[in-house]
Amino acid sequence: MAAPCGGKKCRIGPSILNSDLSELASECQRMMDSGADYLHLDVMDGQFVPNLTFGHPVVKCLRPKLPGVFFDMHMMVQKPEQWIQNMADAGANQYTFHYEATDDPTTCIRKIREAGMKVGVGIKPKTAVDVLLPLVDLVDMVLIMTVEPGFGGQKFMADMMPKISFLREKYTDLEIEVDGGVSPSTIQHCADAGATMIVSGSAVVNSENPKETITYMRDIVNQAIQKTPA
Ligand SMILES: O=C(CO)[C@H](O)[C@H](O)COP(=O)(O)O
Repeated sequence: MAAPCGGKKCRIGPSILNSDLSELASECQRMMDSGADYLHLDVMDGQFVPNLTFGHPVVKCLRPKLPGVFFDMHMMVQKPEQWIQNMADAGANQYTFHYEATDDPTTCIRKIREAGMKVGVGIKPKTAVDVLLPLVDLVDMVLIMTVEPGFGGQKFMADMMPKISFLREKYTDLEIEVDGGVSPSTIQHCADAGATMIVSGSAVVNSENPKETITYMRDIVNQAIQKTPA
């Protein structure tokens, strides 16, 4: 049984990484029309991860096409401090940086707040969850990666679930996001561990019925939340 989640509700944030990036705005809209709660936008710099996507100029173009949509920027970039103000100006709502990418996570958190965005901090699979403990009270969300960051469509690492359970036991109200290989066949692991924010890329984007896929995963997580003691 999952640990208590502070009465939270599950939110599903599709990752558009594996969608048709030449049609980015319409792919984002398709996800929202399919019932997504927010969008998880993957920014890659070719240094922190061996892949490139897009930066704040693209976010700035997306913003007016998707008014009111919550943009969770997954910043897979080295020195995440350098893009905070640009992303805020472009209309990002949350700036999720990687613990491994900065020498000074606390200052990074402060700068994100000062720029008016919510704060997320993530860890890669090989990083111990304990590093997050001094930061949890300073952030809005923690991200547990269940693949090595860089590419969509990878295999879900179920052995990351103890990191989520560990945090959930300690922090009832914490938003815990899970990202990488999350699909209808792996969602139960995330739900049982206590994740509340679910990133799913290829499983949703490539689904014949994305609305059904999103609803199915959200229901599984909400059922796990409801089963927990108040
Ligand atoms: O951060 C990511 C990769 O680094 C992506 O968000 C993630 O992998 C989503 O894609 P999929 O659900 O296909 O694994």
